[in-house]
Amino acid sequence: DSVFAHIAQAPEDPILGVTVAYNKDPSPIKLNLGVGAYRTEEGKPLVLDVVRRVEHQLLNDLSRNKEYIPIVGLADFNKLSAKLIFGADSPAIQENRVSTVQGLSGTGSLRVGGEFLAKHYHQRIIYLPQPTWGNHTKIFALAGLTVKTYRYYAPATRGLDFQGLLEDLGSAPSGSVVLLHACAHNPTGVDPTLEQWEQIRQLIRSKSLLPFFDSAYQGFASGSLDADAQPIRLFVADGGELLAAQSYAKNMGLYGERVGALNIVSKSADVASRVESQLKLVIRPMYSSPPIHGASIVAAILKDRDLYNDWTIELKAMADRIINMRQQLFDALRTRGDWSHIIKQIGMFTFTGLNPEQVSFMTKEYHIYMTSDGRISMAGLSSRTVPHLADAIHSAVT
Ligand SMILES: Cc1ncc(COP(=O)(O)O)c(CN[C@@H](CCC(=O)O)C(=O)O)c1O
Repeated sequence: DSVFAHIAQAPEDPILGVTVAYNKDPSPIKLNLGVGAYRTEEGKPLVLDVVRRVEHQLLNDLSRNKEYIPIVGLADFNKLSAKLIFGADSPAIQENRVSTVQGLSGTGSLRVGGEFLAKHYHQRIIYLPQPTWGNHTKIFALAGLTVKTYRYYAPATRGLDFQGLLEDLGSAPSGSVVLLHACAHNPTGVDPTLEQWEQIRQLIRSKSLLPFFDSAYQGFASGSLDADAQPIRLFVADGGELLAAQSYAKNMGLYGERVGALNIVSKSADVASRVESQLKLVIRPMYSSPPIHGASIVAAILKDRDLYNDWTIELKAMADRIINMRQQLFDALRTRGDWSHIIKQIGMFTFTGLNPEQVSFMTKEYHIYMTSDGRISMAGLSSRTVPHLADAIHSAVT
């Protein structure tokens, strides 16, 4: 019999498995609020107009070929990606202290960062917020780091457990890596205020902790690319070191193209160039080099002022639609208890506070699909489906 006969059936992924279940449901009123992927008012995936225009140009450019790109990715993509997150006037960029490698979207960039730290950083403990994106734990554990958590979400207030966060990071072993969601925290939608970020920065620097930012939603939280990057820029401005993973899945709608970057800010240009040389040794045996197409689209948009402006307009429209869905859902639930967290939270997700039993009730009785932790992707909603969700939530909690 098979040499793999002993292999057990693996469970579906807690997030991506929701879509698998949704696809199997024949109900005409089914609603997928699971995966964090933008949908239009008509409930359809969106390819940005600026992306379509650039893609058309690229495909018509007969001088382009499909040769391997470097291990570190497209040079102009890397430069422009660092500029997008750190700002054109970033001191770290001016002083050549940023090592950037193109990654397989956010996930791949986080994994390369994790493997790099496991190989070259003295402290192999990484602190993840509690709760965090489910894949974080697996990415860093498989990279060889010891995963711990720091308090982040306060169920009682459905807001930030700031004291708990400060206590846990305050008692972390010196040098520990701290994973920070740059903006639009997944799954809670709860972000620190800029004042709280400053306190977090002071604590992290005073204990020589190493910040590792995960920026998967830049521009999606507030609608402004620069506003959403303020926390990261606060840290870079103090001259300290950090890692920052970027994803273009959501803010440029390039989900399946797998476009992202890993940036490491070091204390000197000399260190940065040695860091980049070692990043190549992590990437080469993992996937050798990243894909050319998506990164070419991003580079073409970021390097052209008009295309960049067109992108910011479409990005703000996506963020605004999500904010509008928050308001509509809040209005539909206003007379049915305190749901103010729906309009206080920010980004793609609302952390409703519904428990797994209530979630499965909503799936069974209303064909509404969401992750069992009570997270809903606001982008999956439309004005037409808000009443259906509001009714389902109301029935689930009464
Ligand atoms: C905080 C965070 N980091 C990284 C990623 C990775 O995204 P990439 O596609 O690799 O760039 C996600 C996507 N999380 C979404 C999308 C589905 C998933 O991958 O889980 C989510 O949580 O629904 C994320 O929420």
